[in-house]
Amino acid sequence: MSKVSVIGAGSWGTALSILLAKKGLRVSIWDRNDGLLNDIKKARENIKYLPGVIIPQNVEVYPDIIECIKDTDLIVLGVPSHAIREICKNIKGSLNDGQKIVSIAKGIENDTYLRMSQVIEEETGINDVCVLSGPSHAEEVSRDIPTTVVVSSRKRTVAEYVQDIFMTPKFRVYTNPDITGVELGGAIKNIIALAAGISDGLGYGDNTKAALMTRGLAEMTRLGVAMGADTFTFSGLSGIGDLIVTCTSMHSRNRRAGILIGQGKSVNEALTEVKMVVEGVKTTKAAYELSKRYQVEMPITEKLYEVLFQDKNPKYAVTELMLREKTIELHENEEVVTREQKSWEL
Ligand SMILES: NC(=O)c1ccc[n+]([C@@H]2O[C@H](COP(=O)([O-])OP(=O)(O)OC[C@H]3O[C@@H](n4cnc5c(N)ncnc54)[C@H](O)[C@@H]3O)[C@@H](O)[C@H]2O)c1
Ligand SMILES: O=P(O)(O)OC[C@H](O)CO
Repeated sequence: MSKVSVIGAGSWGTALSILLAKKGLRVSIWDRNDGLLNDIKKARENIKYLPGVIIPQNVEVYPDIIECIKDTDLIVLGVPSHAIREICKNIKGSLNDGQKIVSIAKGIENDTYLRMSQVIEEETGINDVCVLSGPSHAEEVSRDIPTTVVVSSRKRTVAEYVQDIFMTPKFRVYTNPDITGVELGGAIKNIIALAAGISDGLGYGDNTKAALMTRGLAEMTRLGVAMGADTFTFSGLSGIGDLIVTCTSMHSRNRRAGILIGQGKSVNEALTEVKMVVEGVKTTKAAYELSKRYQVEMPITEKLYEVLFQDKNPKYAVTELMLREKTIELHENEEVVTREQKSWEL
């Protein structure tokens, strides 16, 4: 039976520890916050991040990260993306031969623009890192609510190994070889979820949100394809699937932060109020800069960047989006444009 270590006892790390422990796996968990570990050990509950959910006895807490990963088959990295590099630096000298790593963080490293699997590979030298992504709020997974996700790795055997480890009757895991697309979808949907939350906070309706989600998917796909991803991945769980859940769920930290900003709070006030990690803020900066580098049109991302980092009034941002130069719907796809031009009645 595999032994799994989980690095980061936030909402998602804890929810997946519970899932694995309920399957009968031995799970070791570490966090930099000793208070969280004490709560898990003594109360069998993560009171800060996942209150009300019992944590099985076979989740063992480790205040020492090296002891936590020792003799485990799989390491799940559950810290926010800005902390992944630092964690890898700490553990790289203590990895066992054959130990696998799965990243569950959804972000792009600011400054380097690397995806999380690339950061992990760069730091540890492991070349078959796996990622797990898809529409999966910790609050629901930890309560056995049916959920589907996707795992990806350069190596099919590793993706299938991780698929087997996580699969349960309530947690269905698909594989997808397009690691670039899976990671970019998971990261960029947070930008659109922030925008969807802002729209809700401004009092706009379902029409506006549907527009943001649809045009947001176009932006995500455009940048992803320019960076080497497969278009079809964005129609899957880690693309549109995660976009839907994050833009519509009250569990979403990104959407909740957006609602507060739309209601007039500053970005810092919104982040303080949400308390948990809101990955979309840093990802907006990275994606905005990437859109310039790859010369990809990302108007929603650009307006959100101006709201978050240049103090633009969110209402003006929406007006500016609505007043952009008129165009045809699928203008980015040359094949579709040619077909459309032929199909108009003259
Ligand atoms: N919460 C979810 O439902 C969910 C689902 C899928 C993916 N994710 C992704 O998982 C990652 C973690 O999110 P979360 O919701 O569990 O976050 P969280 O805010 O609930 O918890 C973050 C955890 O990371 C730790 N941490 C923060 N900064 C750190 C640092 N610099 N070094 C070491 N540890 C640090 C904190 O102590 C805390 O335990 C994010 O990338 C998020 O997008 C979350
Ligand atoms: O709560 P959010 O907005 O960080 O989203 C969490 C997950 O990515 C949803 O799949």
